[in-house]
Amino acid sequence: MDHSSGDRRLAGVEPADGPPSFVSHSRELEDVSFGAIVDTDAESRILWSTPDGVEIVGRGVGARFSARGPNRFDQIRTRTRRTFDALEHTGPAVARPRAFGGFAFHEEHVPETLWNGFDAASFVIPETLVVRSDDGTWLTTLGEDSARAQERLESWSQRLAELPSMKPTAASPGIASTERPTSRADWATQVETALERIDRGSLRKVVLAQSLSVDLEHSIDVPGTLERLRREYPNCYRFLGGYEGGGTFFGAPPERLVSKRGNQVETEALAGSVQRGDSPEADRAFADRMAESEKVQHEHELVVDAIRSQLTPLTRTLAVEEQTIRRLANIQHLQTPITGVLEDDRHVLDLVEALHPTPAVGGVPPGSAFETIRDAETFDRGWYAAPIGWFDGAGDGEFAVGIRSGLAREDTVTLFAGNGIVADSDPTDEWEEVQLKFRPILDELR
Ligand SMILES: C=C(O[C@H]1C=CC=C(C(=O)O)[C@@H]1O)C(=O)O
Repeated sequence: MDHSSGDRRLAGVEPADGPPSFVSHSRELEDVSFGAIVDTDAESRILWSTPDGVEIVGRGVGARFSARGPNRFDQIRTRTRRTFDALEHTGPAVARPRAFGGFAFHEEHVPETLWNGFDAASFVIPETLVVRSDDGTWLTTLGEDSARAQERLESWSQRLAELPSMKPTAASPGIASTERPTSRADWATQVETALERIDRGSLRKVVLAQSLSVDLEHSIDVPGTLERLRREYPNCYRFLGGYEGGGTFFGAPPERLVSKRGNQVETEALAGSVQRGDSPEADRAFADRMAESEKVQHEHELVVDAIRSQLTPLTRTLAVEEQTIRRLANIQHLQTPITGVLEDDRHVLDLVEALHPTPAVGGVPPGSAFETIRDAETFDRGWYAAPIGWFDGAGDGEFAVGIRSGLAREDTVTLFAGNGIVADSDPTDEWEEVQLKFRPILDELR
């Protein structure tokens, strides 16, 4: 069976003798409202923002790539490489064209019902891109030739100059009702199933997840929701990806899967959770209890070990740094930063493929964890807990883990959250932790 869904480019048909050639032009801008640029679901749109302050928005499709099946990483790598090789960029490196997108959690994912439009791998090189970083704010447009790229640059410059530089903050959509496909009783059964497998020795850890379907009173403004999330969760990633009138997947994940710049690699283990306290002392007491818990340390160490063993063959040096507490507005996590220097020239997708899924969202051993997830969970993970990010023509890029996320489709948002189950996990405690992880987005919908 041919699993590849192929490449698509709105602007033209790929010539028989190779990928179409592209030209991109860039121009520095005064500040613009990023929310206003992606304020439409009538066209493909992306938003990507990092904890260190880089913000990127994109509109339209210069080129699109999608793939399914076990070779999905390789297919995306090979096809985008051909397109990037045929792309001539006139402008500074900060404004270079990049491919944005992500992967489904499971390689055999089929984009249907809720996840219609979200393939097992799907990336877009946007036709129009705006990047804001320490190097200024830059507009980049793509065209089949220089004249077309320049024409787009002029028309977008004019459009952006006419937009208000601050978009008024959107009101919350309000919650009409919520529906849980996983009841407390279902959850207890799922956790017990995992615990039996752990007891028998076939499984050491599995992350089990739930979805929560939220019917809204009014239409959601996803960029506006992300803007409000930025205020509460400034040190998280923020992303949005939506395809022409379909659903929009968005979130504010605290977890970096991997970033690669030249031969430098940065990743982290983020696993183990506890609530925030209502005073600094209470906060510290919760964090201490988490850090001193053998169960949580075991859950966390399994993630560190898996990352170490996946990256060791690819790196010349790999440093596992000191464990810290990652404090977010409503939850605290154990975090271990991990940095490395690559042995050979690699594409960031090589690293994404090696790491996904870490046991922070999958489990140990991976085969048995996948089987448990399939047996136990009652919803389609789709792109939840999977790699989401960007890469450029040199193979540099950055990916977050698509957690603390939701899928907006018409007047419903489906939220996703999970928790690591190890020996000694208690179904009630695990349920409470999952509810904490729904909160960031849920609170912004109220
Ligand atoms: C799987 C999720 O969180 C992961 C990241 C941090 C802490 C986790 C935990 O304590 O289980 C999870 O591994 C989620 O937010 O849906």
